Amino acid sequence: MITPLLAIKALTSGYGSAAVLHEVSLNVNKAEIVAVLGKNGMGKSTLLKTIMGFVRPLSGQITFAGKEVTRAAPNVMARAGLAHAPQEHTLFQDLTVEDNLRVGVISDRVFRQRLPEVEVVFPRMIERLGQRAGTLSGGEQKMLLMSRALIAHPQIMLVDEISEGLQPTMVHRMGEALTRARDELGIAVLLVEQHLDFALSVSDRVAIMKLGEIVEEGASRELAGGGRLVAHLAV
Ligand SMILES: Nc1ncnc2c1ncn2[C@@H]1O[C@H](COP(=O)(O)OP(=O)(O)OP(=O)(O)O)[C@@H](O)[C@H]1O
Repeated sequence: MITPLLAIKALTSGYGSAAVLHEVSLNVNKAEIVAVLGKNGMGKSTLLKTIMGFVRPLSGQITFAGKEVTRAAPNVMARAGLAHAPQEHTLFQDLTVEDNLRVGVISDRVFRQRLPEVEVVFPRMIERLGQRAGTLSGGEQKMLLMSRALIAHPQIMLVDEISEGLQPTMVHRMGEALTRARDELGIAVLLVEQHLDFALSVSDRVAIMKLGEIVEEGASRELAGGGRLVAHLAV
């Protein structure tokens, strides 16, 4: 049996004593893209924030690369090889693309070493190094958020609703970028999404989250086209 890169077991988490996630179990393997689909407020962002250490779990276990990391702080998780591309806009709008990327690395040498990895996934970002982040389009800003996660040289990226608010051509490009990260750099991706078609087209496996629980999980290829997923996500 393959040991998963990220293993989440019976994770219960929330804010204060109020649980938002209830006994969530989910694995992500090396170089695999897993999508968690759910409507607004179902707990998707809370899942990523709990894995990354921003929200403390109430119970359950998180293992990464064979080590238990359940209550590790975000900086420890980042050093271990996890990178988070959050839904919130956390770019420095007045800084250039290059300076936003430099925030993610410890030295000029490491920046130069890792820039080619960003280029593999987002060649457009390299053309825009001198541009102020605030003047990029919405889609380009999301590319920069993901590039900042990539320059940390992660083993896994936790990606929060990257397709939100983007035009179909940009959504398609994001999908291509994620699969390049997987296929050419060997990076695993755990993405949370509301966009069913995008999630199915880009992921190897998909899980449906409803009110903080995983209610369905399977290979994206097998679940695509079935009406069950649509029913789960219906308003
Ligand atoms: N900092 C917080 N304090 C208290 N409750 C919170 C906090 N952040 C989120 N919640 C609550 O947790 C629940 C799940 O929110 P979460 O952001 O994880 O959902 P989501 O599935 O990512 O939805 P969305 O796509 O709308 O962000 C919601 O009821 C939300 O109000």
